[in-house]
Amino acid sequence: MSTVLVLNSGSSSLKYQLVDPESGDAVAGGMVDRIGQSSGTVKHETGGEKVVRDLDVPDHGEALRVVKGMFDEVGPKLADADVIAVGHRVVHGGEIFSAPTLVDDDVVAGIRDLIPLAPLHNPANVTGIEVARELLHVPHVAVFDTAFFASLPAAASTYALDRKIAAEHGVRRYGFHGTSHQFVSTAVAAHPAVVAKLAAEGRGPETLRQVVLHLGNGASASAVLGGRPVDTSMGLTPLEGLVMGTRSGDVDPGVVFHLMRGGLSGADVDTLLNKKSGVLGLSGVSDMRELRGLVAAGDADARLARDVYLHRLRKYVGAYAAVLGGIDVLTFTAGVGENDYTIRSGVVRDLGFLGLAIDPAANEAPSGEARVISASPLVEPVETSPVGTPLVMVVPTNEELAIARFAADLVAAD
Ligand SMILES: Nc1ncnc2c1ncn2[C@@H]1O[C@H](COP(=O)(O)OP(=O)(O)O)[C@@H](O)[C@H]1O
Ligand SMILES: CC(=O)OP(=O)(O)O
Ligand SMILES: [Mg+2]
Repeated sequence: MSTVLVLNSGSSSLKYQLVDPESGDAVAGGMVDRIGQSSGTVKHETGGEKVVRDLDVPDHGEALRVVKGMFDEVGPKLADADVIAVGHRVVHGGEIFSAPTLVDDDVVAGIRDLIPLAPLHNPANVTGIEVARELLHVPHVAVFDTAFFASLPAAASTYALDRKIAAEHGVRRYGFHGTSHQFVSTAVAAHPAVVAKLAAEGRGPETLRQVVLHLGNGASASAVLGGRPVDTSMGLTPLEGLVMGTRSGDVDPGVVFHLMRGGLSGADVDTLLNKKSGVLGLSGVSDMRELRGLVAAGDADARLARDVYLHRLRKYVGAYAAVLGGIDVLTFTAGVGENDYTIRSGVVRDLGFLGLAIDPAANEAPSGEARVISASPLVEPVETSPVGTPLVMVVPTNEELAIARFAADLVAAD
């Protein structure tokens, strides 16, 4: 069995998984948390065994050494795991990288050059790649969050700014979570219920209109037509669009200048919008499970946070229905999308005019599988409904598996 080690370096965490790209099984995995803070932890899991340790991890280089140590000590030993490649999640590929790329010194330099576009994410990605190349002498592959959206139509990727200044500074909509949006929209298109729907309507897969909602700590929406992205909610950076755990999503750009005139520095506003806003800013908690608890306990701030979160989501679904000329499948994925049925029903409520409706029993049944949760057609037969009868689905994302497969394919083709 060959494996790929997948590394996902966040601003203060390092998630990793050792994946068999053929079967899709995760052989081992874990996370180093609170990197650069005084009380870090490492969690390592393999074959049902879970080891958790507290330790100080000053930077991402040290985090990788800790991970290598966990494999050596707890297993499986990387030397015995037939690791054919290391796959790195890289958040920003700018306009240079639009596909998974075999890493060499020039590629590392290219990712470093993009730091001004992704100051929160790319520095950790560069360190992760540099240290991993020292520790593991196998091909390294960079898989970019932006790659799937590199082909967005110009009308969707262009901000209405002075063209020269925008071009000079690389200002455009790049889009993020692309590996997830691609993985999930591909799985949706292959799902038997979707294949049957298109067949019943006498349509080809190139006409399939999907909206995918990736709702994790970071959250983004995409509109996908026939497998190609036509719009997405994140922009130049992963700050635009939906309300997130700690990020504001869309705000009037005038807010930035207003706050700066009021005495906040540029760095203060950056921190405010990225780290102190969103669900956290409104309610005091960023985790959706905690928010749900507060709402149930009658907390008014939490209730408003939830209303703002859902309102924004409904707006994006409506906007993307307009972009696509209707919706065939609305899909929920990532931590919140896969697990929180109250968020799913909250989004779909009031979207009956698009033909969207949820079956409560299907929605509330716990499952880790890709599944349909929509109610039976509101209008029958399907042909008489002006926008068809869309499906609502839950599809677990698996960015690690997607990255492992990209890396294995690239190594095999080399
Ligand atoms: N059972 C659950 N019910 C509600 N929310 C959940 C559940 N499990 C995870 N979440 C939420 O998912 C979010 C994290 O999603 P995830 O996709 O893991 O994020 P990321 O990859 O961006 O760190 C958190 O807000 C967490 O509260
Ligand atoms: C790009 C991005 O927002 O990633 P994450 O959701 O992992 O923070
Ligand atoms: Mg994620």
